[in-house]
Amino acid sequence: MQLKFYKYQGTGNDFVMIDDRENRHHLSAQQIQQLCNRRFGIGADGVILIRNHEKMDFEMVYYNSDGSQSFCGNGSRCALAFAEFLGIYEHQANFVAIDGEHTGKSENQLYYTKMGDVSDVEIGKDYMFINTGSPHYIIWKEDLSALNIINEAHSIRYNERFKAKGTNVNFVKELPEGVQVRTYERGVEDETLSCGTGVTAVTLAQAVKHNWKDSVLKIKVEGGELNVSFEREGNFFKNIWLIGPAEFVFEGTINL
Ligand SMILES: N[C@@H](CCC[C@H](N)C(=O)O)C(=O)O
Repeated sequence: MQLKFYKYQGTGNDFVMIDDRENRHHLSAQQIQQLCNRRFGIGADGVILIRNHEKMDFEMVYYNSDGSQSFCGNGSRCALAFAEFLGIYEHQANFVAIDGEHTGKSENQLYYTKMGDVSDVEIGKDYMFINTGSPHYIIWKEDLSALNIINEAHSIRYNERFKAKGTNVNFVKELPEGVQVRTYERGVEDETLSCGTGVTAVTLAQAVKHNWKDSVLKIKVEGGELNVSFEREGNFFKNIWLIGPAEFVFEGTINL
C-alpha cells in the first residue's frame, strides 16, 4: 500500500501525520513501528491519524512509536497545525482524543491545547506522580546535564509498580525564570526532545510544591520552549493550557 504522510514536530517531539478523514487506514503495531523507524522508515516518536468526527471538528488517534496508545500533548498541538493546514478549522477547534474532549486554538503561530482537568496528585517523599492524559513520574535534580537519563528512568519505568503498563519519567531542574525538563517516554522507550503531557504534569507539580494558585510556567525542554498555564482550586486544576510551536517538516509517500 502507498501511504501519503506529512511530518510535523513540536519542540522536537516528532510525528508522522496521516489524513484519515475517510477512516481507511487501520495500521497494525508493526506498521506503526515501521513508519517511526529512523533507519528503515520515516522516523518519528509517534504516528497521528486525523479522522472525521460526528460532533467535533476532528478526532486525533495517537500511537507511540512502539504501536501503543495514549494521549500526546505535543502531538495534539501538531494535530491542530495539520488540521488547520487541511482546512478543517480556523482559529479554534474542538477535537476528541483517547482521554476525552479538548479545545485547541492557533494564535500567532503558536498552538494551544486545553488539557483535561486534574484532581489527583500523588505526593511521594522525593517524587510526584500525575496523570495529564498520560502518566508522569516527576523527580527534581540539581543538574540535568550530567544525568544518565536512560539508567535512571529505567529504574522507575521497569520497577514492580510500573513494569506492566509503564510510565513516563520527567527530571526537573528549577531555574530562576522557570524550569528545565528532560523526559523519558514510555512507548518510545527513550528520551524525547520534549513531552507536552510531561511538562503539564511538571507545572502542576511545581504548583503543589510552591503552593501556587494560578500561573504560567516557562519550560525549557531539549527541543525548545513550552508554556503551561492553569487555575487551581485546592487540589483541583482546571483551565490547563499547553502552549508552543508546531511545524510542518516534510511530506511524502511510503510503501507499507
Ligand atoms: N510525547 C507525548 C506523550 C506521548 C504518550 C506517552 N509516551 C505515553 O505513552 O504515556 C506528549 O507530548 O505528551
